[in-house]
Amino acid sequence: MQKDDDGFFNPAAATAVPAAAPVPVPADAAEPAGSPKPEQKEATPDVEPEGDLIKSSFEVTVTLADQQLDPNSPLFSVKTFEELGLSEDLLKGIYDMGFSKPSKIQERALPLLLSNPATNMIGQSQSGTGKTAAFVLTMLSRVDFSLQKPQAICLAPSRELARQIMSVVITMGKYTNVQTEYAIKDNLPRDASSITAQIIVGNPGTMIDLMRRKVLDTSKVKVFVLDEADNMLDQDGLGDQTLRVKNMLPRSPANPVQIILFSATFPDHVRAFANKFAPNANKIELQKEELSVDSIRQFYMDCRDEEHKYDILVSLYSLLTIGQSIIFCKRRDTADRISHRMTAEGHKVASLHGAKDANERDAIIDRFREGKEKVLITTNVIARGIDILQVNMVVNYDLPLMNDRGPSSADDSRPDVETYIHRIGRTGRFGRKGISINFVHDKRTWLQMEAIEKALGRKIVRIETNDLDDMEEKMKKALK
Ligand SMILES: Nc1ncnc2c1ncn2[C@@H]1O[C@H](COP(=O)(O)OP(=O)(O)OP(=O)(O)O)[C@@H](O)[C@H]1O
Repeated sequence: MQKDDDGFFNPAAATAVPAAAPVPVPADAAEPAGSPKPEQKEATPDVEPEGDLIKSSFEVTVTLADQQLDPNSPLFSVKTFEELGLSEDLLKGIYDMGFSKPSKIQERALPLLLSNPATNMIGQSQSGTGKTAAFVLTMLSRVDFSLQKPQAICLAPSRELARQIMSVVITMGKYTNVQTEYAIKDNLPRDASSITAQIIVGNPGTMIDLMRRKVLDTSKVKVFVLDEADNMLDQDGLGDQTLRVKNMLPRSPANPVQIILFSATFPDHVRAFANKFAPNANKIELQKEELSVDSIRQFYMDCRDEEHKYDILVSLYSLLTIGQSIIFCKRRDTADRISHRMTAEGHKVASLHGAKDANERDAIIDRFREGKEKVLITTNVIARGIDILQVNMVVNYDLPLMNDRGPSSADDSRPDVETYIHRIGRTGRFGRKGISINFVHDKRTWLQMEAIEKALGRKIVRIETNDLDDMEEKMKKALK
């Protein structure tokens, strides 16, 4: 069974947010034993205050695989895309996307990703800060366009995210001759005999299938990217499949495949596996208190019971449609039920989850992306990675819990802090403002929310449920 769907099956402990720098990175068996690695901190603005982007800053810790090098050397940070030595075709693609200068993660990661010999990377940066462009540019710049063979493979946990990444590959590479292919369910190449495309993006189950059937020849693969890497390496779920994909890649000690792991979250215990999976990697890590972006204002509403949650959601409708919003539920049937009920009451909403068939899923997310739907009711299936700039509100109708992750966490009702970070990160993209609202309806859910608040070290502010004007005022102020 392909598990890359609603549940993220991540075995992280609820309170396990990544270790705060500057605690030394845990030593790992796959790395040479010895002295701790040099670490340097720095804090510079990530996003220039231009247009509707607001200024934000966060700290990262850079740890270079080569311990002799100084991570603060100007060699390892660029202020312009030109300095990276990219081809004209790629620069044109970048500027066409409206990127005038690299974001903080791009500034720090790209020189390391593009240097030769290719070095592995474990990169962490908050939601919406531009990780995709960093790994897509790496894939595009390492591919030999004259060779009609798969050379870069990128895995993501959901179909929707794989499609989004592909659209970045195609847009950024539009002045090159890059050829691409999907490895997502029900989207297999029509001529399924052999893939000649250079960049393949997809989900692990389908990727394994293509490799096993030798439709995808891996002999020339030189870059292997995991987006949402902590999720992809989860030992209980996708980790198994991801490892199988890795084991089918070439293993030439002289010419190792560059392994690139990116996520906004790397819980401690996943970090250990990540270090083995991508040995001797350059690392970019976030501070614990910097896991969620400042520009997302977090609220909660105290509902009386489950039914009251529904009433409150309906009363929020006009606010939900100011921009676009995503409502996260625990279960697929809750998402469907709310959506049917609201539709029957004359509201326009759509629902998306992993039980819908591939074509329907594609159509729903495309309509939402185009702004044809303003309210999307969904599950964890799109908690990660989805980038829709107009989304200015996220509602946690049900808080994410560890037991949503799958059978192995069935009895674990602690909050799933990582999934919470990813869910609220669907708003507040690239410095924009956003709001998240958590519905709590009893002591248990209130305590779960309080645990999230503690883990993130950010205040979650109460909004009265019986004062719609106050609610509207607070929300509009937060979005200003
Ligand atoms: N240098 C840049 N200049 C302007 N916009 C950028 C730049 N880099 C990325 N963006 C935009 O920022 C948005 C967020 O980028 P992206 O989706 O890569 O975030 P992310 O870090 O992968 O987030 P997540 O952790 O949620 O997956 C995108 O709309 C992207 O086009």
